[in-house]
Amino acid sequence: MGKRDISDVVAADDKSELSRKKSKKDKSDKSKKSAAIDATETNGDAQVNGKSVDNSEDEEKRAKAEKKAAKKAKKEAKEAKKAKKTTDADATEPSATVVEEDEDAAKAARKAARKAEKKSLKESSKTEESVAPSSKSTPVTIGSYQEDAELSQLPQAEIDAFLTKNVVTIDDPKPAVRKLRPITNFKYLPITDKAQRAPFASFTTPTPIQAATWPSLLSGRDVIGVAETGSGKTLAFGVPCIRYISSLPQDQRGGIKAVIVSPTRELAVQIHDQLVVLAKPAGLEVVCVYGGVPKDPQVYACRKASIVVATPGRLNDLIGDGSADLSKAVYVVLDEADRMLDKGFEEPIRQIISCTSKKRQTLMFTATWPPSVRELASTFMNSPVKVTIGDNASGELRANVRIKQVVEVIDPHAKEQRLLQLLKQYQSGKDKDDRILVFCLYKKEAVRIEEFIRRKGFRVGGIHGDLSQEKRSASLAAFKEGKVPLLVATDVAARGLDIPAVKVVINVTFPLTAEDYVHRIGRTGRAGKEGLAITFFTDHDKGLSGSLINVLKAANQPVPEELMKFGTTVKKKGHDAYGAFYKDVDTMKAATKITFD
Ligand SMILES: Nc1ncnc2c1ncn2[C@@H]1O[C@H](COP(=O)(O)OP(=O)(O)OP(=O)(O)O)[C@@H](O)[C@H]1O
Repeated sequence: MGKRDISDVVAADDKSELSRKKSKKDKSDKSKKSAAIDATETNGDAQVNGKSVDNSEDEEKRAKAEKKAAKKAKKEAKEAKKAKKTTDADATEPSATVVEEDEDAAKAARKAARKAEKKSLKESSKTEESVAPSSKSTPVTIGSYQEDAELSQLPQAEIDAFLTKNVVTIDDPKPAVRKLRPITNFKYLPITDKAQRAPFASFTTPTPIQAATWPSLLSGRDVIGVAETGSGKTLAFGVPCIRYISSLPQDQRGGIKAVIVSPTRELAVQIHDQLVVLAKPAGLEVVCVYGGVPKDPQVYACRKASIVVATPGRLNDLIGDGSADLSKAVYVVLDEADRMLDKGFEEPIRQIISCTSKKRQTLMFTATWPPSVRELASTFMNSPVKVTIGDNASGELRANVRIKQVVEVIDPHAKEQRLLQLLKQYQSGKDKDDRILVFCLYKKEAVRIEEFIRRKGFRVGGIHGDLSQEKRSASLAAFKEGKVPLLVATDVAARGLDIPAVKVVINVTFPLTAEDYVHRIGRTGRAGKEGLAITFFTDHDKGLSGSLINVLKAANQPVPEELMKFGTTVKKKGHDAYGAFYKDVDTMKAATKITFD
């Protein structure tokens, strides 16, 4: 019988596997019970090993050995009794020698029984080691990561329940002899320093993507992490990053050890800010490198930094002029990985990765993992462990299911009036400060919509590529702080941005791909909260109706009749409204039209 461990459950991405396990467990329970009955019936002294071993073969072996020991003891006692009887018949008075012989025989019988029992225990514990432990295990060590002893002692059922409840799939091309358990509680993290643990104080438990990726990351493996928008992927790659660098001896800490690449400046800043909270208590410096601002402060900061968070363009600039040396970078993360591997970014990413250490650990995190980028990803990685959260093992496109998605099929000319109605509905009276994020497809369209909204008396800001970085940052800050409750954006704000309490996302124009749609609406409903996304869909967008319908169906959202009329097939199609601006888009691919930095 093979090991029964996390890998079994992880591989169990279908119900039949789970039901097989259940019947295996039932059988084992039955066998345990019968072993106990056998042992008690044969010899009252014979005990079933108190350890709970969820393995029927084991139980059978043990019960057999116990039976054999009890039989042997009984036989020896019988012989001793017989010997006593013979002696009694020979002498009317029991001599001291006879009593002694009788006692010796009984003693021998007891000794034999004990010996046999010990042997059986030894055998069963040996089997327990080689056959996977189900209720208790010894901690596993891989590289410098040692699983927490308390985590190893958790009943397997608890681990199984976590993996099943959160629909965790771990696909490991190099499975270990005994799989590492997900880090289901912050206390199981191998971080002893109080200050370094402090950032977790505001959270109850690690999110599923954190729990499931940390063991592989802490043991040095390459990882692809796919989990819905707003599910805590930043800390998933951030915590092992800080842990790795801070555990290095002082004399090996010099230079840039980790590089995190992001598609937009705003996202790079956000990742930087989150990492600083983790890095500061560990005495590590993090620098943020992105375009549209002066280089010099970044060049200076790179000299002292252990971690660089960057957009590809500016990072390649700094590598080119010798300001950023990545030769010692062994921890490389592509956040929004599918976007980073997409056409616009592929070459700059290739250049960056080629400058990092050959011994690097490469990580890719994303909420959408289209087939078009998977092959390319594998060229940068070494036998990556793929962790997927959600009913999405094959990496199909999935929106966060806590977001209510409403699609309104409308006439393109009716968009502005409908937008106005929605703003009045969701941002009036006591709700006047609620945050609403409005997405447009093109910069000029964003400017027009922003002006339209402002004219109608709303407090509104804008963010798109035609604005200076200073203005982009100011708009985002005002929106985040709640000073300006409405933000009109292009897809520059679609990915990664973690803005607290965005109540509604309104898509005035549908994006170029269904992936972008999933990311856009993912700005609401974050960190376990509910959200609402309202999308205008017109005849011009009909090429994407099939992909959108799939996303709606997968998240159990209603599909309007009018949308069905546009067709359900996922196909390449031109964009009627934008003509030459619109490329033929394979709807399974991430956007190639919009480049951010
Ligand atoms: N363990 C946790 N418990 C509760 N909240 C958490 C936890 N870890 C992170 N968060 C919070 O969840 C929010 C979303 O996290 P994050 O921005 O990392 O999501 P993401 O998965 O990267 O999203 P996206 O796919 O949109 O980039 C953040 O506000 C973060 O502080």
